[in-house]
Amino acid sequence: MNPKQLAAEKAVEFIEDGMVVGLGTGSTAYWAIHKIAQRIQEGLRIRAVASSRDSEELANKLGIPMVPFSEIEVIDLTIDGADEVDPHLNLIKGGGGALVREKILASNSKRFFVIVDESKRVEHLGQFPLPVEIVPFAANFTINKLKELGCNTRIRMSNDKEYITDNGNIIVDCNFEKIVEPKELNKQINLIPGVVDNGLFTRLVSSLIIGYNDGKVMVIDQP
Ligand SMILES: O=C(CO)[C@H](O)[C@H](O)COP(=O)(O)O
Repeated sequence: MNPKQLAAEKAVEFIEDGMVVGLGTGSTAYWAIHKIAQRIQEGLRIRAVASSRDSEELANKLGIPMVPFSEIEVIDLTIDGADEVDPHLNLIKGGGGALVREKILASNSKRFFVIVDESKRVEHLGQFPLPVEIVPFAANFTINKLKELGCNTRIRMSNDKEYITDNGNIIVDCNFEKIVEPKELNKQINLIPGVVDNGLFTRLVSSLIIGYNDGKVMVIDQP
């Protein structure tokens, strides 16, 4: 089994009958969604919400019962991947472009489980360019303000066009190389007019589940 699948399937073991489950986005979350569907076929009774149109589509295809956000107060457990994880369980997310919805789900979940393979663990965040979702209006002004924070910026493209998020916005990938104070940087970025949110997730993770190439899985709980 590949390490992403290992981590994903371990996380799904924590789902219990009656839960509202948040579905993440990406190639690791993909395995979690498949395993959840399998458990539903075996009798598990849950309802789910998704962090992207792609995950919602996959969940619908696999027969996972989806619930409108207006019908729930809180999410019991969200399972999602990450692009980088530091030793304090701070994350960079958004490689798949779903960071805004992912952060909304994570922030409104009783528990937030992050599933990764070992390649995602880093000493300091920032080698992976930080995705920042911004509104398209006067994007050059917003990008200039981002540059003032000390990063190189690149507008994310898809098939020679600007990548458009599920929320109708664009993504600027900001290369900081090394992020020393993720909590502070998260605040500074989100104070820039035009920024919707960024991919720094601080103090949100309940447990990190790591899949290894040798078949081992490790669960690290937030102390
Ligand atoms: O944040 C994300 C999507 O916006 C993903 O969780 C992140 O990019 C990790 O992806 P993968 O599981 O494919 O490695």
